Amino acid sequence: MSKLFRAVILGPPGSGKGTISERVASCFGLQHLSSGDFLRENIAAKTEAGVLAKTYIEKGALVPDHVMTRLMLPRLEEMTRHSWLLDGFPRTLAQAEALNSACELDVVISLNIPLETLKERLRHRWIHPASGRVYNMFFNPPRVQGVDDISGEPLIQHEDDKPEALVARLRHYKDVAKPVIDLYRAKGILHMFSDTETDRIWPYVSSLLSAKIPTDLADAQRATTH
Ligand SMILES: Nc1ncnc2c1ncn2[C@H]1C[C@H](O)[C@@H](COP(=O)(O)OP(=O)(O)OP(=O)(O)O)O1
Ligand SMILES: Nc1nc2c(ncn2[C@@H]2O[C@H](COP(=O)(O)OP(=O)(O)O)[C@@H](O)[C@H]2O)c(=O)[nH]1
Repeated sequence: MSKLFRAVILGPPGSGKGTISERVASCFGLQHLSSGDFLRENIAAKTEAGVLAKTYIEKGALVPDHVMTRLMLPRLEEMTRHSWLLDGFPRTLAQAEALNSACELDVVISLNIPLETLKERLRHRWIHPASGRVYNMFFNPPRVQGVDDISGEPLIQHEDDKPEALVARLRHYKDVAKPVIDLYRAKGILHMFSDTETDRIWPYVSSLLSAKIPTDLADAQRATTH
């Protein structure tokens, strides 16, 4: 079997990681692994890590590195037959170093989006909590305002997407992410994309991945995804 392809997407909250990851999953067949979604699944299933993580997330804090790595690395080890794109992990240098010792990454995509754009997007982000589906009142609004397209259930706004919490959250992200970005830059696998619109970034991400992922692998991954 051909080598698996392993990628990470980095970027502050609201930078479009989830949106771009979904496009990568459907166009290239990579499995989208979101740390936030995985944490929510563990919380719902009341696993040991989920119960622990919940106490931090409820306070709006990051989950400690040893809890995150104990949760994420076994999940990645399970992926012996499928290429993946990791979204939300690693978030700190310690997490990046733990990931490094577990596997070799092919590509790191880093989204560099102006602060004002992030604030504007997150102010209008609405979520369907049960599925993690994300809407934006302008960019991708639900068919009926305030209601999830598929389940018909109400949408909510994250407390920490509200303007008061937002600026501190974005500043904190920047401090924690810088050494992670520097590490991947030094390894020569970092690809940085800067723009205010996902639709303008996407063609560049798509051509990067087309160049990096062998066609037979992309076809094989798509065949096992659908
Ligand atoms: N790698 C990680 N390290 C520590 N905590 C994490 C990590 N990933 C997720 N968390 C925690 C803190 C987050 O507030 C919570 C939900 O994650 P996530 O869904 O990625 O939402 P988020 O609002 O922080 O980011 P985003 O807006 O980029 O999706 O889980
Ligand atoms: N206006 C606008 N909104 C966008 C764009 N790209 C993504 N969004 C919205 O911005 C919010 C954050 O995007 P998301 O993919 O969740 O980012 P993440 O936090 O990095 O995973 C969501 O409500 C998206 O629908 C864009 O180019 N323009």
